[in-house]
Amino acid sequence: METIRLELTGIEKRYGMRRVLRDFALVAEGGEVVAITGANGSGKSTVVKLVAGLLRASKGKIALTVGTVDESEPERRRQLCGYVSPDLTLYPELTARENLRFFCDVRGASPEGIAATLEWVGLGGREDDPIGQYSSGLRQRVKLALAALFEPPILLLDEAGLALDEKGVAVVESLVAQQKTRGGLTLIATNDSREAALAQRVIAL
Ligand SMILES: Nc1ncnc2c1ncn2[C@@H]1O[C@H](COP(=O)(O)OP(=O)(O)OP(=O)(O)O)[C@@H](O)[C@H]1O
Repeated sequence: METIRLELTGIEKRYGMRRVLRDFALVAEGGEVVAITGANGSGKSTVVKLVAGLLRASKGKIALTVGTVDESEPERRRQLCGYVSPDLTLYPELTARENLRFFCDVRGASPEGIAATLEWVGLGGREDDPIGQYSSGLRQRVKLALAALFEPPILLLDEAGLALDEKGVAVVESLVAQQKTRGGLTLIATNDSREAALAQRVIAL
């Protein structure tokens, strides 16, 4: 993968009168795994959504370079981030396979790896059930499959271990390991010490 550099400087985020982040800064490069920890409501998900281009900062700058290309525009960052989050909504009336196919279409990504990826996250045999009928842990695995399928330059894991059993947690661990090996960047927002332990660096909010 091309070299990746993400830099957040002087970030402030306000929701109305509530200021969540103040002068937040972060520099991270491809191959790195960085965890963002902090109490409930401290702003972990907010940082992830800012990086993903899903929210705009009230102040400050987010710069992303991939190779020699400036990819700082929020629309570009949205394309370049794989996002696993409780706030990511899948289509309950579609099957796992159909959800993945849909998101591949939206991204212009190849649907080629869908079957293998669903197998890899442990959804073999359930891929053609509507995900509205899934348990929460199975639904979480669909989100992991989606992130794995895109092989994104930046992998954003917000509470990625949510509802997962031991095997599911192992999937998260291999997802992070693969991302690292590919030279991609990983940001983990979590309060789970096991997930934070996957990172080389922890930023406490
Ligand atoms: N859309 C929104 N409108 C208003 N306030 C918001 C919005 N999104 C988040 N907040 C507030 O911003 C603060 C930080 O929220 P955020 O979800 O980033 O925290 P977090 O650290 O991820 O929390 P948790 O550990 O509970 O997931 C909270 O006080 C939350 O209520």
